Amino acid sequence: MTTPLPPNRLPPTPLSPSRPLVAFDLDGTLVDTAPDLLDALDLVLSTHKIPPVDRAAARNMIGGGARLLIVRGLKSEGLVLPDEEVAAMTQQFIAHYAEHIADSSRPFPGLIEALDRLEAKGACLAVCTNKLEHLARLLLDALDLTKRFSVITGADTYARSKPDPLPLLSTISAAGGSAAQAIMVGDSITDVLTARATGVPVVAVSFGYTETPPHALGADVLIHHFDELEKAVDALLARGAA
Ligand SMILES: O=C(O)COP(=O)(O)O
Ligand SMILES: [Mg+2]
Repeated sequence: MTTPLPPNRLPPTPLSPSRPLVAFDLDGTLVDTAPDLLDALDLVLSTHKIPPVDRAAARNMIGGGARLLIVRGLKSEGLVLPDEEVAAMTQQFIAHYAEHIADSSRPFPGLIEALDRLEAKGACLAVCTNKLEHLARLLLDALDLTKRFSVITGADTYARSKPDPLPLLSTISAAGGSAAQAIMVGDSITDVLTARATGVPVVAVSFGYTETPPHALGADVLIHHFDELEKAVDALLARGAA
């Protein structure tokens, strides 16, 4: 059974067979969002009289969406709270975070130039994140990045979120692309598993948020700066075409 695409994304115009699609994760990949996300986490924890989590450790808890960030933050304090309480905390988190979406969040160095180079070679760009879609759009709007991406999908856009293949497959299809000509770029094991489940090659960035060391994520290529992205994309497309 296929999940219907939201009406504003139909019908996709197929990309020409030679036009690749690069789908990016958002938090820890396109944008360094940790300061604003962790401020929101600290606020929610402090409301419950729980001390803030260590920033360096908490950075690596990002990537599974707001609820999971809170669950991981609580766990690091040795706490497991009932679902209803976590749900209320998640709502408080989202409300605060939406108000502070880009207070300190900034694109990682070299991103804009890397997107320019991919666009210049005819690539279609998309975002496939585990952020809620409206928060992803709010952030990309605030950083003037929305226009760069043909499709932006979040944790709640489809019935399931990453690492299920559905959001990436649907993102590719909504952009009119094909898995054979698509590449995922991400920072966490969630992104690598998503790409593997979807059958697309994956580039990992080493500057994002991950509990697994970046070199151990199992990505096809690991990059340390966006200056290296174009070469990585070229190599993976050439490998696919061989
Ligand atoms: O944890 C999140 O907010 C989502 O993160 P992602 O953009 O890395 O999928
Ligand atoms: Mg990420």
